[in-house]
Amino acid sequence: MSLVCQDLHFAYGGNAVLSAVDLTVEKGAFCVLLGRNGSGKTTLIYCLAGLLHPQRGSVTIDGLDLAGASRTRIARRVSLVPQEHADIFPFRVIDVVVMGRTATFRFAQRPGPEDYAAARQVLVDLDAESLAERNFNRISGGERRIALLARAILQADGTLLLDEPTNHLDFNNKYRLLEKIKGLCREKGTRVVASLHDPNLAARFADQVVMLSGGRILTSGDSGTVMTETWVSRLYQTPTRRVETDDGASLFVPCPSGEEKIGPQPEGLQGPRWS
Ligand SMILES: Nc1ncnc2c1ncn2[C@@H]1O[C@H](COP(=O)(O)OP(=O)(O)OP(=O)(O)O)[C@@H](O)[C@H]1O
Repeated sequence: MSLVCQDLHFAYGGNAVLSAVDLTVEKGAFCVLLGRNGSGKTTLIYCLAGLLHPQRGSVTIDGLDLAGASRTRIARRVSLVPQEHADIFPFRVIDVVVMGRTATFRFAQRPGPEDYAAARQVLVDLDAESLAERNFNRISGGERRIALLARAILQADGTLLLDEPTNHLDFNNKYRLLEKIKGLCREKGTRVVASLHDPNLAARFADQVVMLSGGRILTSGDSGTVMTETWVSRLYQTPTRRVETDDGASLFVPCPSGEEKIGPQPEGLQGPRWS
């Protein structure tokens, strides 16, 4: 059972943003998308969610071809936590979380006690039960990320698509959240595709890394193979050193004096539109 994206091409109007993207993510894998601003991470995530329709190529999730599948069928397989969200929920957090269930309800069906119990359990699992009765519009940006993650888990824990899930989270909570997400992969077999801006978080948590540059795959593979000084330097076009810590972890550190470490981008790739 896999998520398979084959030869995906996507353009906004005439502006090509993704080109020839191939990707396979198995159940239980944590796949991280890395890339500079504007490299196409969000666009790819929206194509994987069936919210944007590629002009060429296909996305299938556990055998379901997203082209032509109904929103309800897709919503049972895959849920998305977007990068940004508007203040549109004058509700308690528990009501926001339970909306995950209603994504697959029949017309006019309302959530019952068992749906609320399931929603509360997801909050408990994320150590966020204390948020349940709070007004969604009066909690912090980081707390909202947790609430929206809970809603996505309740909707479909088969495949989670997370666009910069660590946005708004403090130093410690980034690690806590990614530990929780990794736990979902290991314990429930959840498949996760997440975009991140920090290569150190990718190196620490990802099973699989996809580096996007100018809408194409620069390189992809097991985290241990891809997360090297050479690839990180090339991706961000910044000389980067890998430093080993005393406890055996490694950290990528930008070292702008070592120009010679940057390899060229492959032919045909463009950098981001700005920067
Ligand atoms: N709705 C849109 N219409 C036209 N162009 C768009 C639209 N959304 C994004 N783009 C362009 O598509 C390209 C890829 O954007 P995308 O948001 O997918 O990149 P990203 O890697 O997620 O960026 P970031 O890391 O800054 O969030 C950018 O050049 C962006 O300007």
